[in-house]
Parts: sequence; structure tokens; C-alpha cells
Amino acid sequence: MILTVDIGNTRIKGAVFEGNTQIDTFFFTKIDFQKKIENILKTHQKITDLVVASVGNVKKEPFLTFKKELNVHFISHEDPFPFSNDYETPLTLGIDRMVLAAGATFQFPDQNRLVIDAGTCVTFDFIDDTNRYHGGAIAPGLRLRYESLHNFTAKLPLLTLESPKDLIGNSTSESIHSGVVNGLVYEIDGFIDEYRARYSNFIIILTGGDTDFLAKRLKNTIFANSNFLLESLNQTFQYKIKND
Ligand SMILES: Nc1ncnc2c1ncn2[C@@H]1O[C@H](COP(=O)(O)OP(=O)(O)OP(=O)(O)O)[C@@H](O)[C@H]1O
Ligand SMILES: CC(C)(CO)[C@@H](O)C(=O)NCCC(=O)O
Ligand SMILES: [K+]
Repeated sequence: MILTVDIGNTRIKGAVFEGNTQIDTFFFTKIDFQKKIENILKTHQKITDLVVASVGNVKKEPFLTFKKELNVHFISHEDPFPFSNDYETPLTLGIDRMVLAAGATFQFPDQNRLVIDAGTCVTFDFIDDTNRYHGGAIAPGLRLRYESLHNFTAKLPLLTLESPKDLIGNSTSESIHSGVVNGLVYEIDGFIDEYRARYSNFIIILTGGDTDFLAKRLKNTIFANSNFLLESLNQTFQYKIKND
């Protein structure tokens, strides 16, 4: 059994896999994750490997303490990935984006794929049908948009995510919800339309913390899977074992 851990910029998520089957999922905070991992290891005593992918600012040391009981792996740029990388700065490419691109390559072979991760940031990643990774885009995520409006103005309140009642916001709150939510939905649909103008055929995977909220609002057909990064991390690790 494998415990995968995804350290994002906001949250830490984990999943236990037996082969390709996900048997448990967890959310941690930056403070409690060590204790929580200990509990997971008690619950699932067959876990042999801990696989970590991090873009967040959590230190490696707490994970290394598990080396007594487990094999601990940090997925990095040096690991084997199932695509060729056309990014001009491959060493600054987020490891989460590389893992997502790997997952898209494994789960949707021989086709053009666009992965959209709606987390702290919204990232777009494009891998073509010859398994070349091109790159994509990085934009602020939903919560970041609400926070930015509040943090960089004098008068705008900090709101929590809510569905706008209409296109035309008729109050300060409704204007903000429309700007943030409708804005991101149009942005994503607009990006997809532009990709379609270049590549007539591609599949779209939507993942990240805002998957479910966004999926039902997009006009384009997408595969919505909020666990895609953790699944991809498991597959990237299997691929590493096979190719090392
Ligand atoms: N409990 C939660 N805490 C924070 N954000 C949440 C929570 N539940 C849902 N969200 C939504 O998820 C988004 C953040 O996504 P996610 O948790 O995937 O980010 P992350 O951990 O920073 O990952 P990444 O760095 O890979 O984007 C926010 O925009 C927010 O609206
Ligand atoms: C864009 C984020 C923050 C998304 O989690 C992460 O992938 C990252 O820190 N990337 C580094 C920059 C890049 O991907 O080119
Ligand atoms: K993200």
C-alpha cells in the first residue's frame, strides 16, 4: 500500500492506494499533518511507501522521520516522467503540474489533453497526442481572487465563495461574487475555446479544490475529478519504480 501526499499552497491532501484503487482520503493542516500521518499508518498497517509531491513551503524533515518505518519518496524533476518536456524553464515548472501531466498521459493515452487545476492558483497544462508537454497558464484561483479584491482595496469586504445570483450584481457583495465566479467561469470557457481553435480534438480534465463548484458552471464538457492529482501521484510513483 502507498500513501500519497500532495502539499499545495493552501492545503495538504493525502490518499492511500492499494494498486490503482484509492481506499482512503485525508486533509491535513500544516500543523497537524505529522500526527495525522502517524494515525493513518496505524489504521493502514500495510503501507510501505510514502510518496510526497510539494509546491508548498512545508519542510522535508517531518516526513523523513517516517524513514524508520517506510520508504519515503519526494517526487522531483529528476524522476522519470512519461512525456517529453518543451517548457523553456523545466526546472521551475511546478511539480504538481508535472504530476498532473503524467496522470493525463497515463489515464488518457494517445490523445491531446488539457488539465485544469482549480486550486490556490488555476493552472492549465497541455500535453499533445505525441506525449509532448507544451505548458499552459497560471492564474489566480477563486479564493485568491476574493482575497486580492479585499487586500488591495480600501472598501471591498472579504467574502466567502458563493454562487452569484445573476450576471448583473445588484449590490457590493453580488458584484464581487459575479466578478469572481462568473469571471473565472468565462475565463476557463474562453481558454478552452481558444485551445479548441488550435487543436480540434482534446480531452479536458478539471481538478483541484474548486472542481465541483466550477464543473457544473462550465459550458464545456470536462472530466471532473478532484482526486486527479493524488491518483496521478500514485501512477507517477508506479512509473518511477518500473523505470528506476
Ligand atoms: N477546506 C478548504 N480550505 C481551503 N480551500 C478550500 C477548502 N475547500 C475548498 N476549497 C477551495 O479550494 C481552493 C483551493 O484549492 P486546493 O485546496 O486544491 O489548493 P491547494 O491546496 O493550494 O492546492 P494547489 O496548491 O495544488 O492549488 C480554494 O479556491 C477554495 O475555494
Ligand atoms: C503554479 C503553482 C503555484 C500551482 O500550484 C505551482 O505549480 C508552482 O509553484 N509552479 C511553479 C511555476 C511554474 O509552474 O512554471
Ligand atoms: K493548482
